[in-house]
Amino acid sequence: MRSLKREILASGLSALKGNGNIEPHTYEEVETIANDILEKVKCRPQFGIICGSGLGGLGDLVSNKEIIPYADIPGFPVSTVPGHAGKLIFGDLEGKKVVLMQGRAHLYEGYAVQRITLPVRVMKLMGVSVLIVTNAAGGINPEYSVGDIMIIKDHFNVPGFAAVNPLIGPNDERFGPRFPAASGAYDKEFRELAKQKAKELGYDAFVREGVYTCLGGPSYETVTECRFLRLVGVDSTGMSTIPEVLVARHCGMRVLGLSLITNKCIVEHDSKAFANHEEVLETARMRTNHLQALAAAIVKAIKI
Ligand SMILES: O=P(O)(O)O[C@@H]1C[C@H](O)[C@@H](CO)O1
Ligand SMILES: Nc1nc2[nH]cnc2c(=O)[nH]1
Repeated sequence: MRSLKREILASGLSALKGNGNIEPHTYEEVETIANDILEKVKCRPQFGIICGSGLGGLGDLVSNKEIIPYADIPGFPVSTVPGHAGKLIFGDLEGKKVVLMQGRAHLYEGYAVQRITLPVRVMKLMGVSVLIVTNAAGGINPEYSVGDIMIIKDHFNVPGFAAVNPLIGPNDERFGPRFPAASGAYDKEFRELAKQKAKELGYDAFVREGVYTCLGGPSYETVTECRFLRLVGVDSTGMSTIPEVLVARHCGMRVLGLSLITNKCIVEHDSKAFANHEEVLETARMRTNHLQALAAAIVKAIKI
C-alpha cells in the first residue's frame, strides 16, 4: 500500500496513463486515499456536499470542523479558480456528519474527467451515501432571474456527446454496474423535500425546478449555443456537476442538485452584455445565505 501511495503522489495525474488512454483510478487507489483521510479525521461522514463557484460559505455552518486542504491529499485535483478554496471540511451540520468540498476542479482546468470525479468515489468509500451538489449556472430559461435557485430535476450531458464521461474505461463492479441508468439521477424524494423546505423558508418566489447542462468551458456559451440549449429543454447551463452526479449514481449514492442562477445567458446577437466570472461570484455572494439556509434545512430533514 505504501508504494501504491507513493505512486499516486509521484504521478500526480494517475488518471492519465501511458499511450493517451484515460483510465480511472483503481478501486485500491481510491480505497488507499479514503483510508488515509479517515486516519486523519474523527468524523465518519454520511453526507457529501460539493460547493460550486462562490458557494463555499456553506462550510461556515459546519461545526467541530476538521479541515484537510486538497493539496495534502494524494491524487486529489486542486481547484485553480477564484471562488474555490480547495478544502475538505469534515464536521457536523444540523446533527448530521458531513464532508464538504469547498470548491471543485473542472474539465477546463485540464484535468481528466476521471480525476475531477475522484473525490466522489473517495467520499463513497468513506461512507457517504447522500451527495448534495451545488453550482453556479447561467439562466437559459427566459423566465429565470439572476439569484434564482434551481432544484435540478434532470441533466443534459453535452460532454457525453463527445465521449467525455467519467465512467468510460474499465468498469470495477465494486463501484457499480457497467451500464448504469442516468434517468432519475436526481432523487424525487429529495426534490420534493427541497421544495417543501423552500416554501417553509419563504423562498418560493426564487426557487425553481429545471434541467441543467454543462459544457466543457472555460468559454461561456455563444448566442446560438444558448438558443440551441433552450430548444432542447435546458433551463440552466454551467461547467460542472454532471460528471460528479454520474459517478455518484454509479456507486449507488442518492443525489440532490442545486444550481444558483448567477447570470442570464445572452440570447440576442450584438447584445452589449457578456457573461463574466465577476458577476457569477457577485451573485453567489448575494444569495449565499439563502442557499446555505436551504441546504442546511434539507440536510436536517433527510433521514438516512
Ligand atoms: O463550479 P461551478 O460549476 O459552480 O462554477 C461555474 C462554472 C465555472 O467554473 C464558473 C464560471 O463562472 O462558474
Ligand atoms: N457554461 C456556463 N457556466 C456558467 N457558470 C456561471 N454562469 C455560467 C454560464 O452562463 N455558462
